[in-house]
Amino acid sequence: MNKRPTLTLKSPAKPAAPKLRASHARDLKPALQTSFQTSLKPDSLAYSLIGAANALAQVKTGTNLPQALAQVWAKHEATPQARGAMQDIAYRAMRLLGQSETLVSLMAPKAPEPLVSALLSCALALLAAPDEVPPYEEFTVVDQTVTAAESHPDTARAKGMVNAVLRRFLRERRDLLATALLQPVAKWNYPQWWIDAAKAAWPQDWQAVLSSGNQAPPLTLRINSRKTSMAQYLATLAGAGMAASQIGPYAVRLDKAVGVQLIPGFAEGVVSVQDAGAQLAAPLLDVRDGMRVLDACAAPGGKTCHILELADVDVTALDADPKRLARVGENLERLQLTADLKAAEAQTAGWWDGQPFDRILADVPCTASGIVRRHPDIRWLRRKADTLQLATLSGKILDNLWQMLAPGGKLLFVTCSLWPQESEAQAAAFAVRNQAVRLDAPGQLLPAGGSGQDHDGLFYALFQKNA
Ligand SMILES: C[S@@+](CC[C@H](N)C(=O)[O-])C[C@H]1O[C@@H](n2cnc3c(N)ncnc32)[C@H](O)[C@@H]1O
Repeated sequence: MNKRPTLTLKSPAKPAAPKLRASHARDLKPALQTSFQTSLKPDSLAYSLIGAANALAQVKTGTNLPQALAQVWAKHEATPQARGAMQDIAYRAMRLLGQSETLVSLMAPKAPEPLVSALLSCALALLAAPDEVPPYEEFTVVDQTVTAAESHPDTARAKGMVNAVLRRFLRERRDLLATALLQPVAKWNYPQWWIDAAKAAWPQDWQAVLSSGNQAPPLTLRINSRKTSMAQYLATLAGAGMAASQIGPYAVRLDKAVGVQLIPGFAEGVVSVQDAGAQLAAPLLDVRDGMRVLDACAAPGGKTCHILELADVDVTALDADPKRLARVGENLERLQLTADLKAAEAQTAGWWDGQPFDRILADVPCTASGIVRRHPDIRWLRRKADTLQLATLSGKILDNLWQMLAPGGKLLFVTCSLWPQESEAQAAAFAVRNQAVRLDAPGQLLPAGGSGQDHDGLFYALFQKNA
């Protein structure tokens, strides 16, 4: 007879004292000291490095990079030049964060404090910059990073370590990089879950998709067809000595990015800044004069304005975030266009007057995984579970908006996601739930950069309601 296994319970031994990891003290540290007064010169690289590192450290605690930079700029009353330098360093650091953090883990004796880690990541991003001409001399970067470390209460004690790590990187760069790049997170500069998700979704294209998200984005303009033509505007740019090429019916890509104040006709509403892929939305909606159109997740209003440039329509622009909605107002004003702005959630109906819409644009909230070249912080801010959470919300938004569509009307579903759960799977399930007729639309556009095509990763599905 088989003996049944028995479970013997030992009397519990006195638990050994848990081993503390080397960096345990970090949990006990007070929050980042952002209000310190620096004696660094505002035009020095050290000043820009400590500012960028501050922003980076805030991203690591969940703040998005534009907001983190804005806070740093406001606290230190940074000059426009220092703002530009901090922004450049912080964006570079985000694009190389996986590599830099892996390098630090190979060189530092213990996990550095958050601001020290961020400062090292900023410096390593400059030292390992992929540019043909490095942005700064190596010696200057090391010297200024040590000066920056010295200047801040949270990093001063680590000054010697910062110096040692950066000098070692310069001495042993080849071997250190070869070892670091064996780690996928260091090679691709995305969290592991993101790399796995890209492989699963796009088995043939995942490497190209990840690489394109690490490129600096182009500056693409949308010409306002109410005010100019493509030929006219290209001539204006040529006259201003700005090299550019047409990459879509309304899309012009500048060879060299400039601030908006230097773009001919921007202030007068002749052009707007908008990715070429995002410029497909308004033409796909097929708007005609007199229609009632709802832009359900409108801010900052790129697509709202394009719709109004194409036809004389009555647009309701809705957004859940009143602050972001204010930006729709600013953009409309610059372009001398009007829409009815409403701050409300698109999965609710309290704001609706009951009059059906002929066209609905549902550019729903999503993980934004398709626009990481513009927002390199997104990959470090998102969690794997966000995809399901956002897909659940956008499913509710789509079902609610469908009730507001007139018979024969069209609804355009858009995401800037690369994940099928938020895009194709959502579109397919929506069509079944609502017996929606699916019309021709591009579906998933993977991000592309090159001479002919240049756009973010977007998804388009177009539906029609039976008349
Ligand atoms: C992808 S962005 C829209 C971009 C915009 N269509 C454009 O082209 O400029 C998504 C927008 O949805 C808004 N949003 C998030 N949740 C929402 C909700 N429940 N209802 C309405 N808008 C929402 C966000 O504030 C954000 O502005």
